[in-house]
Amino acid sequence: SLLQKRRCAFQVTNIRNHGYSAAGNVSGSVQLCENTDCCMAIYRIINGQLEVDTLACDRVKMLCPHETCKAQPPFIDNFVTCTCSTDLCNRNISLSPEPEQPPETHHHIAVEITQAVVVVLILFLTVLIVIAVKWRKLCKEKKEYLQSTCQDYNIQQTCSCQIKTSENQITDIELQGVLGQGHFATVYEGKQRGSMVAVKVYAENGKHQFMNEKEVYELPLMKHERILQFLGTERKPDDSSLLIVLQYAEHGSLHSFLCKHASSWVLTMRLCQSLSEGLSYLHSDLRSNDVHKPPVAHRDLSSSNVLVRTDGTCVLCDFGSSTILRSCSGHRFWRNHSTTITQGHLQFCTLNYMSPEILEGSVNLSSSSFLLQGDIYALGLILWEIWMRCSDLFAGGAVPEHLLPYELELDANVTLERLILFVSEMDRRPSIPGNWEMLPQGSGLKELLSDCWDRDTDARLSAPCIVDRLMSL
Ligand SMILES: Nc1ncnc2c1ncn2[C@@H]1O[C@H](COP(=O)(O)OP(=O)(O)OP(=O)(O)O)[C@@H](O)[C@H]1O
Repeated sequence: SLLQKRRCAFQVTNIRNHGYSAAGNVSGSVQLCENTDCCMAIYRIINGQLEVDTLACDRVKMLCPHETCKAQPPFIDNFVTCTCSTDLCNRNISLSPEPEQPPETHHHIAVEITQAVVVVLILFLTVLIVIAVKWRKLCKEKKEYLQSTCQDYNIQQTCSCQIKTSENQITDIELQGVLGQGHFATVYEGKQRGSMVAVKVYAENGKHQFMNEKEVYELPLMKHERILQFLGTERKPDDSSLLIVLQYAEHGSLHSFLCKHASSWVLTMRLCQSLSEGLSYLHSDLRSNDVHKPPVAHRDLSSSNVLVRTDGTCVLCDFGSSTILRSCSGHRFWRNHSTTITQGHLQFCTLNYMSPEILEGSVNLSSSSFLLQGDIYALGLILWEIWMRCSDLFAGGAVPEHLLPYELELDANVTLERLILFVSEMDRRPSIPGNWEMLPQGSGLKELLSDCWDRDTDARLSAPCIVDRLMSL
């Protein structure tokens, strides 16, 4: 049984470790272990040399994995310990020089990977910074370019933020009778908090017209006593159709007013003057502080698209076909779905008011002024319509019933072909009553009309000029 017991070297130098002698019988420098197969050794490193502190049977461990005594750092207070499982194995101790470390190659790979990641990160950040700098530069250049060459672009942006459409709750508006019916909308009379309003409800096919009209009404500085007042836009809750809420014009359209009323010279001139002022304002290019109202061409001016208020003045309405003339680098330009002149466009505008160049399709598309000149032609025809209902211009005779331009010559339902033949090819215009020659203002009226509807677009008057001429009349 003695042979079966583990033999360990025994040496105790430290008085505190004398308890190890109880771990088995000691005979000289050998101990036969009682309860363990493990020997243990405690060495001290003194001046780089290993010196025995304690050699004995292990008191704690029953089994130990290593056959020989191998000690590994970290060493605590220069004490080195080991356990081993063969006879007298604790006599020699070997030190592992380094703590267990990952193999060299692994370490290198790890370092290389870290370096690569750092390099990639630096590259990535550099690219990001370069892109950010370039982007900033590009944005700055673009902004400067737009500011220098296309002022309207900027203004449009700021203006659109400044303008806030007044919110109308359709539930607040009580819709009443129909005021008028156009190609794209039905206009209803409405009551909102006790006041009369007009509500223009767009048909399915009128979305473009709605957008266009809203854009024009929402332009800066569009509030003017000669332009129908815009009160807001809404969607009908039941069928979500688009609608615009407008000031109510008590006398309805100029067309229906002229059908019902013949007027004195003074009242007639009030209609003419206010109408021309409205167009002059619409055509104006205005800048006030940092807001800009570009010129707007109405493009569907007719006596049905002019309304009459109780004070006998006119306001312009129906901007569904209008074009906003923006300026860029000194050149006027327009972008509008309805700017192109097509048969479709002619179909929806009142044919009678179409200028010869528009009827022929011979407009100069490189210039935007033809759109304004087209309005002047139509204004001339409306002035003729108004004067044809002036009792003072027919003194001593009967005032003719209201007539649309060319109605007498070409019937009420004038066709495009007959109009082109009459207006364009024959260069004829509505006839001016012979008796006007005798009137003091007669020649002025005649001259004004022919300067509005001249075949040569450049010979036509501008709207402010018409206002001045009317004043002198
Ligand atoms: N604010 C208003 N107050 C009174 N009547 C109005 C008002 N707005 C429009 N109307 C009446 O409704 C008619 C049609 O209006 P408007 O011209 O705006 O509609 P539209 O569908 O755009 O017509 P168009 O076929 O000319 O494009 C006018 O001719 C006028 O008789």
